[in-house]
Amino acid sequence: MNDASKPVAGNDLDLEAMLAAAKPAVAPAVDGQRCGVIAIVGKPNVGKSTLLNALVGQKISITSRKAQTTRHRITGIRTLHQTQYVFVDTPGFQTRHSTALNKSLNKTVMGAIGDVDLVLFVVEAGNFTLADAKVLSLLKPGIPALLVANKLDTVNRRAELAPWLKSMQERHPFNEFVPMSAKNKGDIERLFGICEKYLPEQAWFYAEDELTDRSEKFLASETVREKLFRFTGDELPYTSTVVIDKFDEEKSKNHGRMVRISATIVVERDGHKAMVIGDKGERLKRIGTEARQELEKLMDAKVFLELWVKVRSGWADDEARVRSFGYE
Ligand SMILES: Nc1nc2c(ncn2[C@@H]2O[C@H](COP(=O)(O)OP(=O)(O)OP(=O)(O)O)[C@@H](O)[C@H]2O)c(=O)[nH]1
Repeated sequence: MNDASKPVAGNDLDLEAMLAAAKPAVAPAVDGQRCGVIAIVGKPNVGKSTLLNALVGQKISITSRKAQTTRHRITGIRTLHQTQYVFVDTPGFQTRHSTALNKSLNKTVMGAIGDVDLVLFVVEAGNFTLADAKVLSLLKPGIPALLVANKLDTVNRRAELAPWLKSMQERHPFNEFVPMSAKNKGDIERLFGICEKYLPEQAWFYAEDELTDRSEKFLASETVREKLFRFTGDELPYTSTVVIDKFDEEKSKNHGRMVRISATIVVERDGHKAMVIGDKGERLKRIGTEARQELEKLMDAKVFLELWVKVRSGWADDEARVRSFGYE
């Protein structure tokens, strides 16, 4: 059980010593570029999107308290010194409902884990549930995996983490344990250092200043979706989605770059439509205003955003519709 190839963990494990041991790796040779793909996996709500955004240094993936906000495989890129880190974010592995939407989401998780250099398996520090176990069972043998024990800031009694880490070591041959908080800058820097040594020496895949391979159109739909969930709280089911109908760029004398976006919020029931629109259209207006302001910053352009709400009952159960909304 406790052979030498396994990470150091046990009852005598001192968390602070372990944190110190996980210091950034020695930088690679000056002439040697490194580049590799890192998958971030875990059940819904453990903090994958928060982690990705912190690693990339800019908001790429949307976050909210609602489980399964992330629906797409999102690539975030960060180039530091000689190393380029290409991150893929995956939707939380959904096991409770088995709709066409969930099947598509689960397929994305599988695709993301298959062909990567390193897996960050994210859990909440001190927790391990059946849902975590299901995601863990998807990890392919032979691909290095780090246990990211996130939300460390919420753990009051850190000493109790040692036996938990030991039990995690028995569940999977993790290469390293990284207890951390995705909201802590120092922890993020430390994580870069840890990841670096698992990436092969090879030429970068992307330009040094690229942050994502996602289009602005995609970022527009994600931004609207984030505001939608933020302003409807827990009332709106996660099956609601946003489709961009029009994305036109124009040059304007007064504003420089100008983008006209028309988007439809697709919900499943009339009651949800009323919820999104709100009293006298107030809520929809707020969603639109906040999304527009954020997109203007993100795209460095004047943005005109038009929002519609449509009811398409049962869309999440209909495979053809799921595909037509852009989920593979
Ligand atoms: N206290 C604390 N909260 C965190 C930390 N990381 C993430 N969170 C919070 O946890 C919640 C879920 O975070 P997300 O990043 O959306 O989680 P996710 O795993 O991407 O969720 P899905 O998209 O549903 O798969 C948010 O409210 C975050 O602010 C952390 O290190 N500490």
